[in-house]
Amino acid sequence: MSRDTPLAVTLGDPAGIGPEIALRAMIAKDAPDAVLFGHRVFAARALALVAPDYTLQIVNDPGEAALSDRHLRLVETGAKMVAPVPYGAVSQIAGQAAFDAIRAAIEAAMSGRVAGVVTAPIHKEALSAAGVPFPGHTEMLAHYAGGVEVVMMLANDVIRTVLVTIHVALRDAIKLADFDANMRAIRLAHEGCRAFGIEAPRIAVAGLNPHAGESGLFGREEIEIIAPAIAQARAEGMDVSGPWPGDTVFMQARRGQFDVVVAQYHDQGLIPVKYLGLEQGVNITLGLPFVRTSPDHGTAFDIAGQGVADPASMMLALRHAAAMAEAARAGA
Ligand SMILES: NC(=O)c1ccc[n+]([C@@H]2O[C@H](COP(=O)([O-])OP(=O)(O)OC[C@H]3O[C@@H](n4cnc5c(N)ncnc54)[C@H](O)[C@@H]3O)[C@@H](O)[C@H]2O)c1
Ligand SMILES: N[C@H](C(=O)O)[C@H](O)COP(=O)(O)O
Repeated sequence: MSRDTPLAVTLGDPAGIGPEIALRAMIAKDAPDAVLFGHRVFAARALALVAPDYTLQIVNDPGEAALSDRHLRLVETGAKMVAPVPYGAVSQIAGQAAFDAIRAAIEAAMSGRVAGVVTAPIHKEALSAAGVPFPGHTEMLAHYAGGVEVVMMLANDVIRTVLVTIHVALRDAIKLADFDANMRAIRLAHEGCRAFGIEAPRIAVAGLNPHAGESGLFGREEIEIIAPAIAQARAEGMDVSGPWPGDTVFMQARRGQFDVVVAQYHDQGLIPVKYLGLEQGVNITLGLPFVRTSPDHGTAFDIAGQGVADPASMMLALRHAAAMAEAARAGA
């Protein structure tokens, strides 16, 4: 892959804010070179909304040069004809269009035709309505990248968190946060932080129960599952501590005590990151054979199509992807 290989940006769910923030991020000053993947109709609708002075340039090969600095290259995905998709509503067509773009971008990344994939938000109910058997990007990416082990990291300038379990019912998360899942999250958090230039990452592992179980008074997962995983990781040479109470571990990380917090379930890890401001966070999939980032927010159906969505997190996702792709090239 050469220095000039562009990133792929997927349009996201066309009923949401994905297309408009994707385009805004791509045309922002000093934006990394990127090619859009998605349906022509939805790309054109977003262009008319946020960048009417730009023209779509349909390309077969993402490496094709843009005709001018007012052309946005689009790799067309999905069926030629689609029914209209209103903003702000779950639809099977929107879910299918979102899926088609992601699938094509993954293929392009796997064959080295793009330097990485930056995904605009999708709606999980729409994906499901389209019969897509994955709850989110992360699971889809892991599958089409060959069944590799991945974890979700969310990061801003203040804290990083890696999740042991993601898109499952809380009841199931408690069962799924087992020894192996903790080991996977700790190992990939370690490798991911090292790839970001942190030589010996200080990893904190959050407990599952209130006050990390209070020595078994409020649950035994810390004693029977999490502490043994921490001991194993330490034996493998990683700087890992815990289980820390989930209600204070992010405050400690914010003070600089840890480089990354491993959280047992989705909201334990994502509330602290998103609370600091959606515009500051980036979602990064660790463990893939290529770079993938995304904004830290969803489809925002309540404001879609109004042209008011903040593209800041999408812009950060693009910049992070470019920096990670460059670091991977330099280290290769
Ligand atoms: N990267 C992704 O694909 C991704 C990430 C998170 C959520 N989702 C999905 O998105 C859908 C909607 O999720 P939700 O409603 O829980 O969260 P959401 O992030 O879409 O919206 C939460 C609130 O934040 C606001 N908001 C979000 N992004 C904004 C932006 N860029 N500018 C201004 N305001 C913004 C919304 O208007 C809303 O009030 C769900 O299906 C969810 O699973 C997808
Ligand atoms: N859990 C993520 C969040 O709340 O920001 C979001 O659902 C996106 O997940 P994927 O990247 O797997 O689609």
